[in-house]
Amino acid sequence: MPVIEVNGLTKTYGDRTVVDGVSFSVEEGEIFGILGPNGAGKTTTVECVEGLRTPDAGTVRVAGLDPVADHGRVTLLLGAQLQESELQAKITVREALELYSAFHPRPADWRPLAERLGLTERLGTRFAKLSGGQKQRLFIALALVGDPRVVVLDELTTGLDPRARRDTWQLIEDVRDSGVTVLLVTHFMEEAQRLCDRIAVVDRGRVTALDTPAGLIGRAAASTAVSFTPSRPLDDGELAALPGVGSVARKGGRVQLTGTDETVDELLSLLARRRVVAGGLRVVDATLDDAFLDLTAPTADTTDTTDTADTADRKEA
Ligand SMILES: Nc1ncnc2c1ncn2[C@@H]1O[C@H](COP(=O)(O)OP(=O)(O)OP(=O)(O)O)[C@@H](O)[C@H]1O
Repeated sequence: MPVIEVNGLTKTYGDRTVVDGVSFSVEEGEIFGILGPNGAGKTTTVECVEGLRTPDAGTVRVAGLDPVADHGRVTLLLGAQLQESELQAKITVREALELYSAFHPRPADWRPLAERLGLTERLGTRFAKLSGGQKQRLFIALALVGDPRVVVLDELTTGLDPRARRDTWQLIEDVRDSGVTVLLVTHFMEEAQRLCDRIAVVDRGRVTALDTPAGLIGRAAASTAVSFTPSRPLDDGELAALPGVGSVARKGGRVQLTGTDETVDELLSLLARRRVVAGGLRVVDATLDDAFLDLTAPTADTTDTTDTADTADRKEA
């Protein structure tokens, strides 16, 4: 049975539908990513999974429970790191970890967690005195301190320096290896590619693709780009007729062509048959960035809207 099941989830603010029939399910032990441009509805979706927002239509289940109706039970098995969190300015790191541990019947030992997140030196520091990255790491620790079955991380590495980001990725992999299911909202392609078993690409409130990172890259309109300077004239028509070819262009005497792995194979045999030497041959694989751009609309909705009364249904974290 999937740990998280979202079916036809719809959420409207005023007359704007920001989540529009989103469906996905997350299997036990998976790192499942939600990737999409600003304003795509990612946070709203995960807040419905956390029971912080009430869906207008559709169903959400976490371990078979309704996150709104069974909020108390869901909070015991789901740890959440929210995108914009605050704590009392004067609370110390140690006090926050102890306080959050006390909310749970069987908390994890927070000391090794604090150690892994590089917070041991900061246990006596007040929240207001922490740097952005330290606050972020504290929130990750607080999401994990209840020893949850599922953890929801919303932009967990935003604001972290490259080393802290890599350490955090390792931590998330360790968390998954210990059996915890991870639902991850991210903007970072590298993060999604490195961590996620599967990714739902969300654009304008809808899931536009759901696949493994490799599967998404394979869907990019042209998964490979090739460029070279031919030693003798080559007919563009012949290049355009290669199987799987996406585009053919010329720039400063160089041929630039996009296509699939098969296009590259066939191009190489064509060049051999025509006895053409491909000077400065470069073959570049598509990345998750290319797939992302193919799978999302060119102009993402970044419009800021005034908060509606709906904010009232966002419970205190
Ligand atoms: N309480 C609210 N009242 C009105 N509109 C809202 C409210 N919360 C979010 N929105 C709007 O809903 C849309 C989706 O927001 P959401 O935060 O879910 O997107 P997102 O994909 O997480 O974006 P980002 O990547 O920028 O965090 C945005 O246009 C946002 O302005």
